[in-house]
Amino acid sequence: MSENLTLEKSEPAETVPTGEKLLEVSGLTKHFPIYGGFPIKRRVGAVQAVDGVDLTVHAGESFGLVGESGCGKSTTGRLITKLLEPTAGRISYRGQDITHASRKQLEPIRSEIQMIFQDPYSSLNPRQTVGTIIKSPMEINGINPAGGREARVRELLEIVGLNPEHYNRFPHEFSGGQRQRIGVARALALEPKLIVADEPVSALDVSIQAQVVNLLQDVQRELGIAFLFIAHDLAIVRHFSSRVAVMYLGKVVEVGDRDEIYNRPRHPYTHALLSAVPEADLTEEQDLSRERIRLAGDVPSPINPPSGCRFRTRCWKAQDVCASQEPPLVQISGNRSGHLTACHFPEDPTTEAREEDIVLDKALIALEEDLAVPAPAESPEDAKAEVSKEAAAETEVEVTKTVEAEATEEAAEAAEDTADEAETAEAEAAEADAEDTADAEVTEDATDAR
Ligand SMILES: Nc1ncnc2c1ncn2[C@@H]1O[C@H](COP(=O)(O)OP(=O)(O)OP(=O)(O)O)[C@@H](O)[C@H]1O
Repeated sequence: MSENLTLEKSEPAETVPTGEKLLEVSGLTKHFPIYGGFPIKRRVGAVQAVDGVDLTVHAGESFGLVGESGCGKSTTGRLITKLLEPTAGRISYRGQDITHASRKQLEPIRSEIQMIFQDPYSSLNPRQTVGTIIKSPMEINGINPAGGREARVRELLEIVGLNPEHYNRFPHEFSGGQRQRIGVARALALEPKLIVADEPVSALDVSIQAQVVNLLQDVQRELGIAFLFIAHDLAIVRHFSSRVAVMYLGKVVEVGDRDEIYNRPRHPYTHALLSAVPEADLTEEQDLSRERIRLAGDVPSPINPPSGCRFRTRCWKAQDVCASQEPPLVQISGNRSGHLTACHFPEDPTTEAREEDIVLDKALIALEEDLAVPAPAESPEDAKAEVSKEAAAETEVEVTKTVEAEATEEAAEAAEDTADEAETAEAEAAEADAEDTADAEVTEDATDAR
């Protein structure tokens, strides 16, 4: 998406955050239990979604949390906003321990921590008007702004770039980008001090993403709200956040201010993530010399993560010690103040190009090796067994195809039934999308002109 972003110019990152410590998280852990067995279900394991995360967000700061899908970013966000109960660790908000705070104990600070969700389609109640959606946090928290709640809602709609006259409209009458603006207005209704934004633009059309990021940035700067900005897109985090933490398989592997992380990454995983980010302003020559690391293969299962360093199974520098000792997240030699890295064999503090590509996919290497070695001659028995295996596989494929064909027929019938209903809703959404896209083009033109 990065190539299509038309983001407003970002200001230089603050090296040392100046605000008070708003949120302090230490050793934060969430293990989701897995139950199995019959007839009596027992706990047979756990998904180690978040495992000992430490991070600090200062007042008014924008802090980015990045990593591949499944590394525990959303779970961290949900733990901080108290939508989930942690298995271990400590969450402190403005010096107050809220790790296991009850509903009643949380009441005074509930309004100060808000969340913006990834999917603007499912996060808004389709049966409520925009006015009701934005007003309800004020009602629940007994907040009565001067001038009344309705006036405040209209004001908020204006702040997020929506027409206050749309107060009585329903979510389906808005495009994705507009719905996310409604989500932002709802989060702002309680004048929060900290907003956890969980992938707030990844579900949006590319042409709309930049507008919503710019809106969030304006909100962050003008209203002085701290953000924990969760994303897998490093280009957006770079633009939005002054400090960044990189997560891998439930752990923070590197944290530091934006320029340190992007210009002097030390953890091999950060290098790999950055090598996948397209840079809009690179010349062709620079682009060719740029480091390319193909981080192939999937993140290992969080049910049984690798011992020691969790990245070692995909790391080109891994040695025996990486399997036996977990590297601590510390300021290693060569790092500036506040730049912490968890690695036994960190990269040099430079992002210069490597000599060759690094392929981390062991399965691919094994396949290439297999192809290079000529296959041993088959005995007649083996050949027969192979033929019957193939025949069995073919029968299985046939069965699957028949089931698939039946399922497709059924799906087609169902689709016909719903098509009429969907057509009306789609036409309305398309109209709204067209409005948004037009806005995006105007922004791009304006930027070009500048
Ligand atoms: N309620 C749950 N029960 C069991 N496992 C869960 C639950 N919620 C999340 N997980 C698992 O925890 C791990 C981390 O999930 P999480 O959603 O936090 O990752 P993420 O980095 O936000 O990924 P994504 O960007 O895809 O949402 C994943 O393996 C996920 O399957």
